[in-house]
Amino acid sequence: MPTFFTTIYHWFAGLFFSKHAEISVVGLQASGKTSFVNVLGSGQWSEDVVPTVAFNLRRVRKGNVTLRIWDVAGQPKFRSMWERYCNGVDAIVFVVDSSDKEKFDTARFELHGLISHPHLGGVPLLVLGNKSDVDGHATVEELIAALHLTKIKNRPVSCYSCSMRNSHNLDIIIQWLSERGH
Ligand SMILES: Nc1nc2c(ncn2[C@@H]2O[C@H](COP(=O)(O)OP(=O)(O)OP(=O)(O)O)[C@@H](O)[C@H]2O)c(=O)[nH]1
Ligand SMILES: [Mg+2]
Repeated sequence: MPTFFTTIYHWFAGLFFSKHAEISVVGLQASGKTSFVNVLGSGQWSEDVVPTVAFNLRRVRKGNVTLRIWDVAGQPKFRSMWERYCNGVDAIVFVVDSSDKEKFDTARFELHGLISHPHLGGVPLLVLGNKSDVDGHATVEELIAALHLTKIKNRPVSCYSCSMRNSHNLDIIIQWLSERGH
């Protein structure tokens, strides 16, 4: 059981050593952005997630890093908002439904359109191939090829396969996000 002094110590340590990162989560509708933010924030997985209207802002603490996460809607009418919510962030997370290969061309078009904005140059990009629990999902190599990720030269790019349903690769994603803290 923590003593009074260890509690005070952790409180002080949190004050002086805490870091912050601002993250924007974008991607086509139903790729699993809100599920990702929910699982990250509270470990809560649900089949029934309401499609996001506009955006949600969520604050998530991981270790000594506080993440301010913009979960932006993915339906076509909301995609023009992505650029605004990516402005000034420490990282962009682009979520793809890796089991829905018919949407890869649209995902590539939207991703490259977004990162072509000059003021977003240099912002680290994390591409998540979500729904790896679904049979026939694309591998990381297939996603890298389909989304032309090797053509992106003006920023660090990472790509992981993951599943919000079974938390596959959640630990390395949290690690990646925490490293954006400053
Ligand atoms: N099988 C499986 N289903 C998932 C996974 N992640 C999300 N889903 C499901 O996919 C559907 C859409 O998830 P959301 O999190 O609402 O997707 P979104 O990207 O936020 O969608 P918008 O808000 O409309 O842009 C929901 O039915 C989720 O339960 C996953 O890892 N595996
Ligand atoms: Mg959503």
